[in-house]
Amino acid sequence: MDVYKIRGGKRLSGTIKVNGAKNSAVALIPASILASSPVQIDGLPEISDVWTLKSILEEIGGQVTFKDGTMEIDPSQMTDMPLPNGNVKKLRASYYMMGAMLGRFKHAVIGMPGGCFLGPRPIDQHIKGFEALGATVTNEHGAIYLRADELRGAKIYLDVASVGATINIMLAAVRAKGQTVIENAAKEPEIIDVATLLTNMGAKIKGAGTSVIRIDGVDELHGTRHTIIPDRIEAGTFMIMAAAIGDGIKIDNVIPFHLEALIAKLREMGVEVEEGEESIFIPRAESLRSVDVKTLVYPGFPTDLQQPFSVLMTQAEGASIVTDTVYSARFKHIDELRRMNAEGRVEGQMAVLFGPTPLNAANVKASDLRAGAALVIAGLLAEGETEVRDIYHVERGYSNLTDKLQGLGADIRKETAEPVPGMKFNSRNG
Ligand SMILES: CC(=O)N[C@H]1[C@@H](OP(=O)(O)OP(=O)(O)OC[C@H]2O[C@@H](n3ccc(=O)[nH]c3=O)[C@H](O)[C@@H]2O)O[C@H](CO)[C@@H](O)[C@@H]1O
Ligand SMILES: C=C(OP(=O)(O)O)C(=O)O
Repeated sequence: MDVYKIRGGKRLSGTIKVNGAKNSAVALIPASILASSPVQIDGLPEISDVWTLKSILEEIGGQVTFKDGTMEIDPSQMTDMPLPNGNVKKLRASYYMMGAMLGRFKHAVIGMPGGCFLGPRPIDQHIKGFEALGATVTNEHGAIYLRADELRGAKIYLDVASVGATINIMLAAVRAKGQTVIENAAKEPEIIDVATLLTNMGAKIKGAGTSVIRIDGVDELHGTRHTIIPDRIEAGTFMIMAAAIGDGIKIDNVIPFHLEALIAKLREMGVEVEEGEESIFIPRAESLRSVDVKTLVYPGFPTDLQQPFSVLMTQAEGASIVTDTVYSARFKHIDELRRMNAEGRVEGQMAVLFGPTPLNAANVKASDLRAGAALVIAGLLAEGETEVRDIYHVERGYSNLTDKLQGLGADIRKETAEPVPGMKFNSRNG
């Protein structure tokens, strides 16, 4: 079982480059199923979620190569092979196989998705959308069966502005007869990225990035070449790290506009943020003021940055409150931070943190992807050697993390550790 060993307490400086966005990648790859000829996607991150999706496409007959961030997918021989178990359980975004396969084959069997456990993560809005398009959807022994004689455009109001449901409905609706209107659609940049790929494949989509998306179905979609957007969550993680322990860090391959909420909060804390066209520079921050943060759907403060940001709160003067309105149980990292001397407590969907508190090295465990990222930042701050376990969560979303951080002068390495007696490792299905 791999772990990160981090010797913290050392200021970091230099330039760090952000990869393509995980949450785009995991939708763009399934979207290729809808094409009749090869699709090439450039700039993909080499993360485990991407490798898993490559295997899933191969399971259904796709010819896929992935090298140096470029994936070439020939979907012409794909079939509607059922996927009730196996790889689909390893990541959340396998739910996009539902929309994409329904769009192409009018039939799909997909096991319930995995991904980080952050509280209940139902997919009722995805199913409501598929049903509105004319599909019959049943849950049999933990696998979702979808079938339609024909998909017909429909008006679909989402009860929650769900990223996954918005993209999934879009994937099916591009091949439906007539017009689909998604109301209360999510507005995340990754949705625009997927709509751009689909449009270049021949789809007719208007309004992606706003709360009303209109899709006119077409009979066929063709291959294309697409470059993915930068990962705003990876960029945000590095910005938080720069504010916590940086001595001048430049983050390259960023769209600053995608990070407005984080930039505003960092400035409120007293951190200088210098925005370039495609980069952000954060000089050394001397003292931090406490702030309160509430996570919201885009363009609000992203829930995926809440956990890394809470580490910064331990370094700010006074009490900071972070409220996660998106997930009911995204605070498992707080207990681990407390092992490292952080002062704070969780009250329902809210955590209160007090600072500034020097963090101590400890053996800690990543309960999920961003909890792992938070613990890496905490490890970089703490004096002594921190060991972060269950890092397979982190590798779902961050590529070459140790190399990138070493490039800034961090003392971090990946090692294979012996299991600690009495310490239970999670299954890889998280
Ligand atoms: C692969 C991917 O892109 N993952 C991101 C995506 O997850 P994901 O697409 O799963 O997140 P959603 O936007 O769907 O979920 C947001 C909220 O809506 C609820 N909900 C969602 C769907 C549904 O049918 N019913 C329902 O009640 C969820 O439980 C959650 O409380 O957006 C989240 C919110 O920005 C991010 O944390 C994840 O990193
Ligand atoms: C929650 C996340 O991912 P997923 O939806 O893939 O579990 C995340 O990226 O922080």
